[in-house]
Amino acid sequence: MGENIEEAPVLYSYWRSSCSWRVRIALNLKEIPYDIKAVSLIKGGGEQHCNEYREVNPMEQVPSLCIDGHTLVESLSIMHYLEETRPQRPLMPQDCFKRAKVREICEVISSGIQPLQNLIVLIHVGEEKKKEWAQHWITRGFRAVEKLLSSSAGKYCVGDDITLADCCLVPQVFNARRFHVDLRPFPIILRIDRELENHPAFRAAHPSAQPDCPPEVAK
Ligand SMILES: O=C(O)/C=C\C(=O)CC(=O)CC(=O)O
Repeated sequence: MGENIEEAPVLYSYWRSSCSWRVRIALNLKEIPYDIKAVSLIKGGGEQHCNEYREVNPMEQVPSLCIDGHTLVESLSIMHYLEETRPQRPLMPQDCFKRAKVREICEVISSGIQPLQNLIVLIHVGEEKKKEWAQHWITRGFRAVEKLLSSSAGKYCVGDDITLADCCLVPQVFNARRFHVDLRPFPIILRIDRELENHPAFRAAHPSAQPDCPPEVAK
């Protein structure tokens, strides 16, 4: 165990998994060095379903993070662990009301949007209907996010400091574009996404910068 603690954390990640991406942003913002173990969600029906990985993550999803001798799953739980154990560059406000606002936005995205457009759901919905399905649920959720941001946002989702809410928002905007969601009704979401697209921690976490990104996509 002592040896483990000295090792860099290992993130099980897939290049365009939005939930892996959230954790990559948080690790980068906190300047925590980490190694990536790529898990292909599509190769051979998905490496996340193999026996070995099921031992790591019983939900058979990414991300998982091995850190401090522990294996943690679920992106928000992982990010809160990082926040509590690595308080440098805080990603939660001090103020209790603002903290609640951050959690609200995180939950709308992580419970109310992303799971509905997740790979396993879209496989179930079927090739023919999946685009319309994803557009419907992302649009519905973004209406709520835009409304919440209209009272919470400063430069970023909650005030003028980057928080966990921003770590959740940016990957979800990428997914919205992937499914050709009309983003014009969401000017605050678009403004915050634009604000963060060139931030080094966000750039380094982007799918196109990942070791498992297919070369034709990475450019
Ligand atoms: O088509 C693929 O390459 C496979 C999986 C993903 O992108 C990730 C997701 O389905 C869910 C998500 O990130 O929200």
